[in-house]
Amino acid sequence: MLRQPETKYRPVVPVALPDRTWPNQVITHPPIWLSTDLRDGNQALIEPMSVERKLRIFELLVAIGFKEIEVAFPAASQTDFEFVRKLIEEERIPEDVTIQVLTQAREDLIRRTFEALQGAARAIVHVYNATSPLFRRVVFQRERQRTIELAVTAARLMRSLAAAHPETEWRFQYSPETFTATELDFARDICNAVLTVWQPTLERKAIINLPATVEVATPNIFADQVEWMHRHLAYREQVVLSVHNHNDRGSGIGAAELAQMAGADRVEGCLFGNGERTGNVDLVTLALNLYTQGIHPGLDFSRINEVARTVEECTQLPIHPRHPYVGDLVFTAFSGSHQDAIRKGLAAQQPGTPWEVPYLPLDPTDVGRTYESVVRVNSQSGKGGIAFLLEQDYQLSLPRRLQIEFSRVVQQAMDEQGREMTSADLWQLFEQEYLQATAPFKYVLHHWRDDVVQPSMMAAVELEDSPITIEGNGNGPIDAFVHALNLGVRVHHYEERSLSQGSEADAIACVEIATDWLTSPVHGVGIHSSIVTASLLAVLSAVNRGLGRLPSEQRQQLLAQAYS
Ligand SMILES: CC(=O)SCCNC(=O)CCNC(=O)[C@H](O)C(C)(C)COP(=O)(O)OP(=O)(O)OC[C@H]1O[C@@H](n2cnc3c(N)ncnc32)[C@H](O)[C@@H]1OP(=O)(O)O
Ligand SMILES: CC(C)C(=O)C(=O)O
Repeated sequence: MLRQPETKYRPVVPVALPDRTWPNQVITHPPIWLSTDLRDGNQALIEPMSVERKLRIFELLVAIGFKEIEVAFPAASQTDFEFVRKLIEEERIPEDVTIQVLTQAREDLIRRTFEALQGAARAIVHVYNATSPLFRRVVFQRERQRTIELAVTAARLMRSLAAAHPETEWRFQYSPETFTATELDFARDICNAVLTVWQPTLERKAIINLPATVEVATPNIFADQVEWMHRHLAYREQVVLSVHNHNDRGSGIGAAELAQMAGADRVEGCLFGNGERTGNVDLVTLALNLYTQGIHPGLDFSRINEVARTVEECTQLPIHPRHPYVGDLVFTAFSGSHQDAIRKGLAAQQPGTPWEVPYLPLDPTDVGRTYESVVRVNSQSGKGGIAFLLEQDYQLSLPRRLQIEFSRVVQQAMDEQGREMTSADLWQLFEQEYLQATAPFKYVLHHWRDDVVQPSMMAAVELEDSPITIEGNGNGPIDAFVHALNLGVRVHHYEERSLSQGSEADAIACVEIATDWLTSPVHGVGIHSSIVTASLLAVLSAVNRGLGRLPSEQRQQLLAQAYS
């Protein structure tokens, strides 16, 4: 990179529009949408789409709800020409959908374009020529007047070819390509000259499309340019003012949104931002940005994943996992505090009330995504995420302090393995840590008697593989059992729940115990169809885990004292 980039690059000159009004506007309704997936999107592919692929995208766009679809540059290739013919001849265009096609302002290409459209019920013919000083000088070698003549000649030809085919309901669109780099007074003059030829009416409006062919400035400058044109265009009432943003600086979305505030009625773009270079503006993001403001965009992305997979297959371009609203990871939180807040937010969210879930601007289910992917656990995660996955997939709702303890176990495993943990991995680790903590004590059977003055517990257990029988009294089975164990165990906390799925057993018991020989409390878990058995298993799980923390000598001494 240069140390002094100013020697090579010039800043964009801001528009003199001190009385600009767009900053005070609020978008209250969707624009007219024009999908150019089959034209600008297609021309930017490594391998342009075949007729079959184009047809799949066309049908997808119709199903989503697009009413204006730019389907081809028919004079560019036989595939594009044939595709337009196929749509018309096979009557594949629904009555409420209008196809649009693009042509350069060249006589042969315009004639071929009209040929492609013969027999169409409705069509928008879109003509363009670049208007910026650089293009006038370098590409066309035409000064201002001759550039206007090029556009006007094309506009006249379009008018006469359309007149020769009154069976089609024609609409015309003009784009001063490279608009963002064009002097505004010249952009106005050339658009007005074209409009004068077309003589638009309220019934048959013309479309003036202002392209950010290359995005060269911040979105506010584009908005100023659009507002300036909105104020200075002739026939404004009879014109649909359209914008066509590219994303070279990464601000295509913002620019298209500000442009609507500045007077644009229509937005051209592609699904997921396909298109030349960095892409056209992403219509899915624009639409869902509106939706999350409570405005229905008129486009249906209820099954966004299906849309994404079809687009990926047809364009052969992958969608980034962090792409707004659709990426595989956009409804996923890995980090602990995010997971915790999402879990609490989802639990607090009441049906029919405004959506208020932290970190999730959109309810994933509205676009056909599930909560499954919302929380994923890796080394950045905390207890909230772990608890969320176990609750969601195993109906395992753990007491808070057990969550904290288990999250340390998970963290340690994660540090060792260095990879993401699925809910199945977590369940396996949970089983291993708590349910398979069966040494030195292993439960065999028990007999609980509470029909006597002093209720009693007799239990058969294996201690280091040797069967022993223990007995104790207490005011409940757990109390009696810990007395029988004779290890000075105090039960700090006990919880039992029923488990409906994810396990063959139907009751889970969780205990937290403390003893004089442990420096901190320890948890245990038991699962069994009998709640009493589950609770005894939980106590043994906690005791075994606690004993596991001791040096073996101390452990042996303790057991010898208790069972000598
Ligand atoms: C910003 C955009 O996305 S605009 C759309 C761009 N899309 C495409 O270009 C995809 C389809 N294009 C094509 O297949 C081809 O370019 C064709 C078939 C249209 C034309 O091909 P060719 O006749 O070989 O011309 P080529 O593409 O090289 O275009 C250059 C010529 O067209 C002229 N030209 C370019 N754009 C325009 C225009 N909008 N109006 C009039 N003339 C134009 C140039 O001045 C140049 O003329 P010259 O040969 O006299 O110097
Ligand atoms: C033809 C025009 C609208 C275009 O694609 C562009 O300028 O990017």
